[in-house]
Amino acid sequence: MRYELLCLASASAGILSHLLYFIRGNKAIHAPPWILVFFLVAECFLYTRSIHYLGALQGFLTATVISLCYFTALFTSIIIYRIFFHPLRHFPGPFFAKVTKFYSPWMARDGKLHERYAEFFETYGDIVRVAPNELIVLSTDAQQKVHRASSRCSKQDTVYEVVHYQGYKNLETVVDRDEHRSRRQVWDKAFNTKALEAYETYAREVVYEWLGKMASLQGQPVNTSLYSLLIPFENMGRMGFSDNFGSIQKGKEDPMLHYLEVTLGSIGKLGAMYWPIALLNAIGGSSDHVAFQKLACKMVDKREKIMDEEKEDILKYLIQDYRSKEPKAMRDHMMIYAEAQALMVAGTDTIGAALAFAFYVLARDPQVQKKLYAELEPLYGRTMSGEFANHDLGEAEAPYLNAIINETMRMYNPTCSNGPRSTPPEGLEVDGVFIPGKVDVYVPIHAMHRSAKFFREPNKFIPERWTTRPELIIDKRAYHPFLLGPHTCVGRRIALIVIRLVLAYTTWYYEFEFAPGEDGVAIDRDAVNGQILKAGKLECVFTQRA
Ligand code: HEM
Repeated sequence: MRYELLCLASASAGILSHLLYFIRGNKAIHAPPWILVFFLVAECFLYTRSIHYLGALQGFLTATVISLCYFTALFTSIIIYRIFFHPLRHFPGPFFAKVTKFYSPWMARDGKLHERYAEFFETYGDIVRVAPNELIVLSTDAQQKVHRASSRCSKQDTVYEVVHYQGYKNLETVVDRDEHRSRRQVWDKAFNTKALEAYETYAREVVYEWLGKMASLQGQPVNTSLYSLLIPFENMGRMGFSDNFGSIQKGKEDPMLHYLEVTLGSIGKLGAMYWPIALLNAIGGSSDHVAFQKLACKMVDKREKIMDEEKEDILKYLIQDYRSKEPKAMRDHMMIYAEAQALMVAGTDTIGAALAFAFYVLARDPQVQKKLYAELEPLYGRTMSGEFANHDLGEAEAPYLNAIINETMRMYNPTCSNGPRSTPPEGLEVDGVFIPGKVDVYVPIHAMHRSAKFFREPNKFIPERWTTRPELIIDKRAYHPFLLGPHTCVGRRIALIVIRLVLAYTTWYYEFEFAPGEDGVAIDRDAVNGQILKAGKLECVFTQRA
């Protein structure tokens, strides 16, 4: 066949493969490796065929041009379809976001994807197309319809498909509803009343380590963002694995925290573009990710060796289920490894971000500290002599403390651009607007929390909006720091226990302020959203109360 005809046939094949294959369903995981294999095979085939007639160099060039015709036609067809014919074509959004998912890593490049989403709502309205098949929605109606228990939206065909440990999913990434339900039962059991009492004791133990550290650093600048991370890390060691890392005493990041940050950061930087994650998994993962997985597995192995039923921790419940005659969920030992990784990821950085920003809002305003101290006075020693108890720090007993926590998590939510859900095949109606089926939808927490649609003066820290000034909240349903529905945060209660105790004890024993030279700008400016928000640096000086 003549050269021109071959090019034409190749281009036609490109268009046909789009219309017959790529256009149907989500091909984000399988298509890239296929395209690569196809290219190499086609190139080799054409090359061996043309080398005979044209010689090595000319044969190679001819083969390349013919195969490029295929890809140029394929991608041109995809782009034209996405702009003019895609079911989401009428939704507004940045032009390049409609054309290619490669726009997502660009949006997420500086770790400010959550802020960019909030800006998009200002520019484009309440529903914005942020990728060829993705929408972000600013609406309490969407929040309910996407996340509530009866929702037909699912995690299938989304980024969750590629997050696993050697093929084993964890509670958060499992996409099958029934599988999720049975795992959730095991996890929920790990947060029963008796277990929570034990976890509170661990949390208090960690608080005392933190108080001890502060006593040794009196008058010196303390890297408060770092310690805000070490506190939940230590807590997770005890509550998750009955282990003690000693990181607060050392005063520096444990390697585990480093691996955690790099692993999460690289996913965050991709802006939920997930075929590179699938590809990386297929070739064994990045060295940091593998190191993180190994450490988490080692912690499981260590816990299993000393399997002590008396010791309350989350692993105890997962292992118990695995060792039972008829496991509810943990049918394979690998599942425990996968869950242990989820535990480290979900339970450390989240509390870390909440604490860092809580210290920030307290340190910058002595009046807030003073008011909190006054509230704490009658609560100190109320149930336990010489101690604070979570029981006495609830919303009814300590409204101002909880208002500070709520307001901090409203403004600086740790999971600020939470995960997507795929709409059911029949589509979904949100605020009277029809969203087609099989579309990835996000209801981004940060943008919801900072929207003037739901909160008056949304960018101002006003804890009183949760107490004496309720008029500053237009729609309370928009506040969902732990999400809602079947995937609501399983660690919500322990997260609140840790945050309450840390803030109560610290404020009780110490007055704190920005360290000399600290202007309080970096914590927010340099905060990076790598799936979970990581606060920028903040240095404070802590002075023991007289
Ligand atoms: C301030 C602290 C925390 C915040 C703001 C937070 C927030 C969230 C959010 C928003 C989700 C839903 C994510 C999604 O599906 O898009 C979630 C899920 C989850 N969280 Fe948390 N979390 C916190 C602390 C914790 C802690 C301490 C643990 C562990 C003990 C934990 C374990 C989990 C797990 C395992 C899930 C998956 C639940 C499921 O899919 O059923 N979280 N969290």
